Amino acid sequence: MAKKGARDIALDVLNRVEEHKSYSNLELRGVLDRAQLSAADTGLVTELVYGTIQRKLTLDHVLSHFVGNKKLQMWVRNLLRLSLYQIRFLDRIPERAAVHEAVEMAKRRGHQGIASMVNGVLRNVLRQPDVWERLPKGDRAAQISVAHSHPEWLVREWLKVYGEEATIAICEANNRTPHSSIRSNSLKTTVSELLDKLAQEEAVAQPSALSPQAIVVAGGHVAGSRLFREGFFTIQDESSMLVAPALAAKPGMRVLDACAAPGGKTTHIAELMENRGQIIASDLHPHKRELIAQTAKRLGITIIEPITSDALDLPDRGLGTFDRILLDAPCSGFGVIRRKPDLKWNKTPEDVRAIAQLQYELLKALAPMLAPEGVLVYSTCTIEPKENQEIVQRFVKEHPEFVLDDTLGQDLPDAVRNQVDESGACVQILPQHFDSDGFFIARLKRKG
Ligand SMILES: C[S@@+](CC[C@H](N)C(=O)[O-])C[C@H]1O[C@@H](n2cnc3c(N)ncnc32)[C@H](O)[C@@H]1O
Repeated sequence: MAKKGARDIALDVLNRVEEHKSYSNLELRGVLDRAQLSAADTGLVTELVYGTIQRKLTLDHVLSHFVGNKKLQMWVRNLLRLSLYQIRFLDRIPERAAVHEAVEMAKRRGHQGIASMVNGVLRNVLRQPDVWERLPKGDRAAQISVAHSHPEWLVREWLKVYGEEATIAICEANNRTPHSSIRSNSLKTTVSELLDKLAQEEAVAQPSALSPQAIVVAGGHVAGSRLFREGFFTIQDESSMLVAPALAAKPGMRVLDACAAPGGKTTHIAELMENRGQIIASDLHPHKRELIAQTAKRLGITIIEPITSDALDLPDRGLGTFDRILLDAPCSGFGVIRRKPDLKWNKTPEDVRAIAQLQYELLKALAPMLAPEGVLVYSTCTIEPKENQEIVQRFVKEHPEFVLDDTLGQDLPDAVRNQVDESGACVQILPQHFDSDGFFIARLKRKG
């Protein structure tokens, strides 16, 4: 059988995601591992899958002008979406090539009738380029939702909280391709040494404008590199790298990371503690324990003790008290839509309410485990106030032994300091601020 091309593979992934209601990153990883494509084709498949899912609502709106209410088979709709995505959003693919490929795929997977329909629809779109500017009737939320391909309920929420300009900026940032960044392992190297080493391996890398430990990498296969295997760095988003410094853990301290897997922040904390002290790294899922252990080993860290536990049960495990606690809570993930576009289509307002309830319960459960004068950092990768500011505000109201620590800015890089809110203890990074993940960090202190 002939080897499948990038577009065919991308269509397979889109179909599987829809059919199995699975996550595109997992489907993509599985398919790419098996397909053994060139680096260029791997990049193209990834871009086609994520891009088509990101822009689904815009693509469907344009399609609706040409197919109306006609019932299309799932794969045919996905083929049309994939092709429209290339036509509209991928400059490097000539429009005629996108149409030709689509027609050939329709013939291979279906029959001549479907191929003719696909050809007709795509050529009609090409003939009427102004169709992309036609917005739906309705209010601004409905229009922004379609123009920037985000669910209307989410756009309505953001309009209330952030206003129109910032909401559009959030949506636009979510639709951009994320860049990759790595965190230099301070136990083994420095940022400038690592930059030199990366240059020798022909990776295109530069220091981050956001975090002093971060390097932004544009080229080279860093995850498979010798430097990675030998523990010189961790792959992590720049916003995530702000959390461990915010905890201000010192060498020799006892630290609890209550939702630790896969270990990105736990290992960062250990590096900042110069691998001295103790970190209990707990997570709910047993299989993730090994993941944390392996990452720590690769980085040369010995102070992390991974355990499996529901964080709600940790107070009953006889672990004693801690100088620092990190609750990097499970969340809706609306700050990482760039990387996981399915999130915006799958999550509902009810999911947000349910996860906010869990987040509050987790924070409440961990509170007694913090030593007097201890510091607790609450963080999420979402931009939803119900999961962020509202949680910590309610928490300090109901726990008078805690205060918001108004010195958070001291432990954040210069670039982020002016984003700290008026309490001095919370920072909400939006994806457009630094073209990094949307992230929330709050620092609480237990009174003496
Ligand atoms: C945001 S992720 C943590 C990421 C991690 N801190 C890092 O930097 O690599 C949230 C984690 O919470 C875990 N989790 C979810 N519910 C939990 C619970 N009730 N108790 C403990 N862990 C939980 C999930 O398995 C997930 O690994």
